[in-house]
Amino acid sequence: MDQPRRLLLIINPVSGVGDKNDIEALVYTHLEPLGYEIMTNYTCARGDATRLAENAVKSGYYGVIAVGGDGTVNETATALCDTDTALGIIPCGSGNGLARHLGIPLDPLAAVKIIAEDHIIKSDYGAVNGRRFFCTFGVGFDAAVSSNFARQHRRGKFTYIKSAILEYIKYHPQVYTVSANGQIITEKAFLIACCNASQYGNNAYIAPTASITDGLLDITIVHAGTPLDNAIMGVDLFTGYINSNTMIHTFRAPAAVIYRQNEGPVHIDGEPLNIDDTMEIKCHANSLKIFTPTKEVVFRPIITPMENVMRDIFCSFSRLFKSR
Ligand SMILES: Nc1ncnc2c1ncn2[C@@H]1O[C@H](COP(=O)(O)OP(=O)(O)OP(=O)(O)O)[C@@H](O)[C@H]1O
Repeated sequence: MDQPRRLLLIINPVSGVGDKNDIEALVYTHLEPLGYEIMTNYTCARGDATRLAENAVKSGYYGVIAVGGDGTVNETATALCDTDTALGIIPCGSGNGLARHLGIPLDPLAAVKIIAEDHIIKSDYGAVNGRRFFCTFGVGFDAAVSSNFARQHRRGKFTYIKSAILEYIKYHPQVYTVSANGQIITEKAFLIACCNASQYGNNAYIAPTASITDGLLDITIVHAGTPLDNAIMGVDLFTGYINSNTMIHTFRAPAAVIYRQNEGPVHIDGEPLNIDDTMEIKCHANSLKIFTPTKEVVFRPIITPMENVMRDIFCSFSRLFKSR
């Protein structure tokens, strides 16, 4: 007789600001009748999701579902690369960049239904000095914001806004050299983002047309500019027009090296850390199985961001009414 397909549910209780109490029940109610055998684990500390997902791979699990934000997704997916075990996402974080890119709804029930559809793609992932990223990796201002965010007591999108303002006031751009596609660029940059997916999270589209299945990373260099330049860029970031901003240089590459004068802060999928002055970046094509919606998201400036903001508002209201 066939063994039932097994799914591991990994819940990060501290991600985002929403309550995750009903998620376990939702998953059991909607996926057990489809023949899945489900196990649940809650993370207790950083790194737990990787360890739990590694054990699931060794035990031949069909899928591992990450309940959390991009940090939890990163830790889980890190263990699933180049294996047959697929990643499911129930977005419950502060930014949810990868889930938003893939069109996975923020409503937990709708996200569970996506997993139930069993539509799986093989996506690319990036690596910097051997550390994997699935959404974005960056140096400069975005790294400073993620480091500030990690020091805050509260999570959620409003804390990201607060961290961005606090870091902007004291931020000094640095000189970087980028080597990619046989070209070398040296300049003082506000930030450099290497993107597998299109956004940082919260509908901030740093690489609006990025694809996670093209075997390439979208590299966005934001030149250092005046506060007015940065304000215009902020608008373009949220409306999907950043590629036409004159303060941006963007290109696609399968690999790149970024050099800076000293070791220092970076972020990997929004999680801050310190790494070397030399950053070797590579795209690994078709290496991670992910449960995704059957219909692919095609990005349209203004329209896609507006649709997503409307969905966020609707989702926040429905959560508010459910919690009453
Ligand atoms: N029980 C726990 N206590 C403290 N930290 C934890 C625990 N479980 C996981 N973590 C860590 O929590 C961090 C934040 O998780 P996550 O990134 O999923 O949420 P978020 O930062 O709110 O969302 P996003 O990354 O989408 O902005 C991760 O670095 C993860 O390792």
